[in-house]
Amino acid sequence: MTTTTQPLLAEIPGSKSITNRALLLAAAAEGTSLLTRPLVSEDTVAFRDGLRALGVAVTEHPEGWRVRGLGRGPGGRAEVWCADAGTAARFLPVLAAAGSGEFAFDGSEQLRARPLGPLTAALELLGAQVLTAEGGGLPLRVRTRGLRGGQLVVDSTTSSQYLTGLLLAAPLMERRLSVHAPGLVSKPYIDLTVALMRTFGGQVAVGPDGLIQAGPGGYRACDLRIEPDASTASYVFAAAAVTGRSVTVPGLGSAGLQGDLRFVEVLRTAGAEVEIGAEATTVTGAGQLRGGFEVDMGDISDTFMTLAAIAPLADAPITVRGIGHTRFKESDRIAATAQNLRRLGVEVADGPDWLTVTPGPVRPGLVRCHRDHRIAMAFSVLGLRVPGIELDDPACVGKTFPDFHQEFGRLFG
Ligand SMILES: O=C(O)C1=C[C@@H](OP(=O)(O)O)[C@@H](O)[C@H](O)C1
Ligand SMILES: C=C(OP(=O)(O)O)C(=O)O
Repeated sequence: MTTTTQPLLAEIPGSKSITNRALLLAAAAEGTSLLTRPLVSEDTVAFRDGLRALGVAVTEHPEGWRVRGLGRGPGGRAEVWCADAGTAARFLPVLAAAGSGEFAFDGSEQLRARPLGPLTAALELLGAQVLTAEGGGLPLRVRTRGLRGGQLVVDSTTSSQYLTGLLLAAPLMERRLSVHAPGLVSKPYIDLTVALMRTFGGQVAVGPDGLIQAGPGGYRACDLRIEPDASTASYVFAAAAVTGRSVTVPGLGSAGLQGDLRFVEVLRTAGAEVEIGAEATTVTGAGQLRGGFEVDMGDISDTFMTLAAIAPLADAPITVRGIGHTRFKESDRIAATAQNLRRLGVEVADGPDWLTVTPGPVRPGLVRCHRDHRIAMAFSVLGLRVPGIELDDPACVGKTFPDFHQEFGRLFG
């Protein structure tokens, strides 16, 4: 099935994780920053508008978003709507707490159900007053006169985002922050946080024992070009793997900052040909997807559904491990993936933090998205090979890739 034609060039929008970190860093910095090629999607618009509510001027221009930094935390009173964005709920309250005033945060039902406890406990230890809903999540109210810094232990078994939120705001605290994060999941996102803090002039050091020390000293404004989103790119790379086509994503390569590009290594294990250049990555599908392996995707868990959804097309079972924390995302992703595959006639076994997919015939059917953009995009890849797969909520892709269906149709339609 492998073709010798030119690779398809995929247009992948900017990274959500870089856009939202850069927005916050620029907001905290002294001076004006220009963010070029930001992701414009529900998650980043919620984050940008959250910053505006906190008093930060973010203006839109043809060349990107310009952010006038406060040079400190926000002040006064504000109400912030986080929509479905985990990053907004976990990063913005810390920025606010590093300022002075009273700030309220809320989000969708889906976001209200996601955990926040380790973050709010940390904010209280740092000197803020925090009021949460019963159960410890959103809605949340923060009353503050700044954060002290000092030593913290942050349970990071359900998400790395609490640690990122605390680190991003550390240069605004009175003293240096030293954090241990036992059980840390999604570690490449912490590497990303540290790299971007340094880009904006923030002081941060990572010890061999995992202790991270950051701040004080603030941030400096910076112009930054946002890379394409590596998690989003997983769908077009997987599509190449199962259609025998060749797909290149320009702007995404070994020079980049995102851990999720490692998904192409998993596709290589599954038999695809992979070329990672400094500034572009190409995946070319072989005739048959190869199974018969187990892979720990704990570090790159946003992409496990991309693999699980195409696994029925492999020649032997595929097991994904290390993904227990994905039960606390937009959906319980292990359950949602397993249920959908079973509805399509596929044999799946699953446990607390793993899932095994056994290849076999896939029948047409309706995929329940659970308002989870990644369920919608992952099963769209399977739909390239199995006619009659439909999504109950195609629009939920707007969280990170509003034009997903158009771009997927242009490339593979
Ligand atoms: O920090 C970030 O930008 C993210 C961290 C990861 O979350 P967890 O740390 O909750 O796994 C990832 O799944 C999410 O899409 C983005
Ligand atoms: C988990 C995700 O998002 P967040 O936690 O940022 O809401 C995601 O985009 O897959």
